[in-house]
Amino acid sequence: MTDGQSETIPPRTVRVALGERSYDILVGPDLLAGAGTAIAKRLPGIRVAVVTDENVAATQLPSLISALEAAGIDATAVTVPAGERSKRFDRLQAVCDAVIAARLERGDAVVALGGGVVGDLAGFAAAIVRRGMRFVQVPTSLLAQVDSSVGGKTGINAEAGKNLVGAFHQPDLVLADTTVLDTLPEREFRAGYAEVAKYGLIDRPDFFAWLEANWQAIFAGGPERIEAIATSCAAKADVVAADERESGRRALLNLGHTFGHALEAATGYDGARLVHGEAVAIGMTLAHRFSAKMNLASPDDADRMEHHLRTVGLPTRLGDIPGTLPPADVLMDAIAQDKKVRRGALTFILTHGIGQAFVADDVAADPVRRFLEENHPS
Ligand SMILES: NC(=O)c1ccc[n+]([C@@H]2O[C@H](COP(=O)([O-])OP(=O)(O)OC[C@H]3O[C@@H](n4cnc5c(N)ncnc54)[C@H](O)[C@@H]3O)[C@@H](O)[C@H]2O)c1
Ligand SMILES: O=C(O)C(=O)C[C@@H](O)[C@H](O)[C@H](O)COP(=O)(O)O
Ligand SMILES: [Zn+2]
Repeated sequence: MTDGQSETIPPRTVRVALGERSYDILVGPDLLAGAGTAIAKRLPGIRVAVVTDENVAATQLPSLISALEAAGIDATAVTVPAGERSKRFDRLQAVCDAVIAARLERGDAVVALGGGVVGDLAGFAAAIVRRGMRFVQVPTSLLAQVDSSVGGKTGINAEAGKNLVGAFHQPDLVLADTTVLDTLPEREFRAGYAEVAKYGLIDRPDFFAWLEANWQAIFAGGPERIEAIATSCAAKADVVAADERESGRRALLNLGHTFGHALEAATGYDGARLVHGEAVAIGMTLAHRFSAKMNLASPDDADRMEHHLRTVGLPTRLGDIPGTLPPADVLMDAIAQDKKVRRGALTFILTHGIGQAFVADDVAADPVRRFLEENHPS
């Protein structure tokens, strides 16, 4: 603070380098107030539909609408119920119908204001209405700021599995306003932290060690929070720029997800029992334990990462999920629907240790089934 005026912290900019589809991710406090100007600068003359959920509509939507109006951008709001179960066909249809009813053109934009659910749903609508509209992500959960708003994966769930229907559709801009995280429930912040830790576990061991030392400051909202978000975005931007459509290295971002997605499907996408970040925390721990069991990594690394995730309050075991889990065979059915399956063979992201994840093609199903049976709570 100087002379009674509040200090303005300039946003950090992370570029996602994808040729003509390149875009910036802006990370910093109080970005919502300038969102209209930032959007108008990149997409002059557009009209928008702001897709959000009922929680975010109550806390953040009025600020965004005011900012858009101040920049002369005509905006229609579309609100869906909060939670994973909004990633389904009838909600997608409602969003598409609302965008069409507002007579938005192909050159206009869908703006996703919310967590990963809103981002994935609204992004898919932007990908398919008029065969592809402009798209802006305004992520409001930690998970969305560090992961789902970046990289262009959009989609909805099927009963048989997560994100089984979707499209790659990159945003034109990502505005990650770190101030909006002040209204995010603690459980959701923790869940998002699992995806932050993921980047360290994949290939940034120094970042993982930094997280072990700084997680409390990140949770408390100090400058370390912005640092963690910007580092996560930079890590994801690197991978996406190298392999936009997941023909190789991008699969590393799926660490913990083969198990995690199966658990989300097996619990009926019931957020009261399990949200995505929690499923990823359990899935990453299982991936480390399975790697140790296959003699690919030391069990000490699995102990270390599990200790950290438990310290921040995340679940790490199948038995941590409330209610009854279906048997291992049913979990294996969901795993068989994973999008990384090639000619029937399973692909897992396994590890040689902290920061040494790798893509393991052709993983035999039987050892995975036995491992799930051994770790099953019943
Ligand atoms: N496309 C990708 O690359 C990608 C990456 C990771 C995850 N995902 C997807 O993202 C989804 C999970 O995202 P999520 O964890 O953000 O869940 P979410 O979108 O359900 O948001 C979590 C909860 O927090 C609330 N919320 C969000 N921001 C808030 C705020 N600022 N204040 C108050 N409440 C707020 C929401 O209403 C919701 O209840 C999953 O569907 C997952 O599959 C996609
Ligand atoms: O961006 C990616 O690539 C990821 O894998 C990020 C994941 O955190 C995210 O949950 C993603 O939606 C999973 O993708 P999917 O292709 O397995 O559905
Ligand atoms: Zn994820």
